[in-house]
Amino acid sequence: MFSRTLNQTHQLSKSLGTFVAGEVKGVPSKKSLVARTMSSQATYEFETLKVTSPEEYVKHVELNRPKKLNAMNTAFWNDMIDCFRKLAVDPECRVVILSGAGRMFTAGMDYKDNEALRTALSDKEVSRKAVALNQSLLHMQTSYTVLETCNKPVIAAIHNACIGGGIDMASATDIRYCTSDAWFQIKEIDIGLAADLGTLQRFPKIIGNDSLCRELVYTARKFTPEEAKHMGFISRIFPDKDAMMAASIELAKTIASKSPVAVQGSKVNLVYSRDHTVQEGLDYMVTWNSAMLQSEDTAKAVMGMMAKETPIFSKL
Ligand SMILES: CCC/C=C/C=C/C(=O)SCCNC(=O)CCNC(=O)[C@H](O)C(C)(C)COP(=O)(O)OP(=O)(O)OC[C@H]1O[C@@H](n2cnc3c(N)ncnc32)[C@H](O)[C@@H]1OP(=O)(O)O
Repeated sequence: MFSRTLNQTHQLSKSLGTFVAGEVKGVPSKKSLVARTMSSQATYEFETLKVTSPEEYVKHVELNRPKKLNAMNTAFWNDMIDCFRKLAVDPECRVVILSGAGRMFTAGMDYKDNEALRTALSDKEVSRKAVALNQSLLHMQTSYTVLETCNKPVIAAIHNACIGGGIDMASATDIRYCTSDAWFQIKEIDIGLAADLGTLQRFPKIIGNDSLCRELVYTARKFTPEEAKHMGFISRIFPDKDAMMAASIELAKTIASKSPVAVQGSKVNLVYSRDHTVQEGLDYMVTWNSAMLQSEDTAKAVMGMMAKETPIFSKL
């Protein structure tokens, strides 16, 4: 497979031209890149989220209601959908870091400010309540599913509390880091409901331990960073938030330096394969790469490797 790729690369390199100073001819000119950058600059202004760009191609989305411990309120559900749908199509974004401002990552669903739920449950006939609740819950689920349908990898950087909706949300991200003072709680049982925003669907597949998952869901007991790491929910623990954010940015920079075609294709196929049989996943992969193996990124990556130079990939 590798030698076939090299042969194809050789053919491609002929048509693409010679490898010049770490770049390949055929890359859009500086002028056209500037034009594209100007036209693709998205605005990210939200009531409950703060969006910054700590590095090229890296976006940092901060849950930004620190006084309310980033509890998820009416505006939050809309903001998440708007924000991640923009990030999904923004060529300036290749990877996202998701963290919380202030004392804690998140205290979960806002008990006081959730307009759609309040209206849905207000005085009306029972089937009308059910329809309204159905719509609200679907909307809330979408607020986390956008983390998955956005093809750019999302790194959750979790400090202190990650409660209820926080677990739903983190379970829809790609990579999770946390601080040593983090604590986790699938809290919904304690407020008389079955978790309904993705924890029961995604969390068990992440940790791969059905017995432990049920224990945590049925008891709502808090679990520690060490336990979270041992079960595979968290990949790294840091002594404090600064160290975690620095490592998250380094990780994001590394991912952003890779071919966006390859990274985003990998995410799409990992998510697809999680939800399908091995054969269905393999079939989908073949279809995907029948298009994507023709990418200039494949030629650039292989040529860069052979020339011991770092390839620079065009915006996607
Ligand atoms: C049904 C629809 C689907 C959605 C499902 C989602 C479910 C869930 O998320 S279940 C989990 C819900 N969250 C909780 O039960 C946590 C509640 N909060 C706490 O237990 C404590 O606040 C906490 C242990 C996190 C921190 O305690 P601490 O003493 O350090 O701070 P507080 O003084 O309690 O809080 C500071 C201010 O934040 C406000 N706040 C905290 N959590 C919430 C919340 N969930 N909703 C709304 N507001 C919250 C708290 O009221 C304080 O504000 P203020 O009084 O204005 O100072």
